[in-house]
Amino acid sequence: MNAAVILFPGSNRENDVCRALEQASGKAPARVWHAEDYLPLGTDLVVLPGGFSYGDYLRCGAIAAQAPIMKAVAAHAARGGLVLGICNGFQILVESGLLPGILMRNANLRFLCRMQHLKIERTDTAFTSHYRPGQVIKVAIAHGEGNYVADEDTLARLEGDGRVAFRYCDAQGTLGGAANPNGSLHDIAGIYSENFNVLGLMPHPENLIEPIIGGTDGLPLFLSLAQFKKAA
Ligand SMILES: NC(=O)CC[C@H](N)C(=O)O
Repeated sequence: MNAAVILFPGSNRENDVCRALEQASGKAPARVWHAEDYLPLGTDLVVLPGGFSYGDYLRCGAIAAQAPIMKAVAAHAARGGLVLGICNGFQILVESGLLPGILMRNANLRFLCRMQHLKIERTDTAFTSHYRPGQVIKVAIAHGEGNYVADEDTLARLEGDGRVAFRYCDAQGTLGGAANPNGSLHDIAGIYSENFNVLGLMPHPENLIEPIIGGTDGLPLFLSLAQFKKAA
């Protein structure tokens, strides 16, 4: 798998995600500066990493969405290429219109940095084939604007099409209440595009790939991507 990780001024999880990708696939990703306007030839997967692109000015991800490389990322997505946006990367995906909805300030207006349980909604996608259906995993969250909001029609479409990828839950898999850290509608922690080739999520699976740093529940996501074979 050929992955390309996009670097914006203020990205800060690029090394983490490069390491996770290399551990899962045996191949180091290319690193592509945001001012470029093309992706390396043969790119299978584009990753928008977490961080504070452009200092989170205007709204998180709003300025990065206008970067020259995002036209190439949109073209890659339109061709059916895989795109993964983690945290700030998810914010960039919604700001650039590659995913619907918006990420608002957390309901308690605080930056949240802690472990969080998630429920895997489906395992028949390029991103989740190495999980079990309904599996509850524990990963890290670290964000100030992770409160997913969309209008009723959009939410109904996401739910109807099975495009909710992950929901916040507690250790038992129960949704709602205190298990939802940021106020996201429908407990949404991540969503897919219409063709399931673009995934945006607020939590950080790239930080849970080794037991010594708290667990390995993030690794199956990168193994799924590394072993994904596109249907001809
Ligand atoms: N870890 C991140 O990517 C943080 C995203 C963004 N800067 C926020 O605070 O919401």
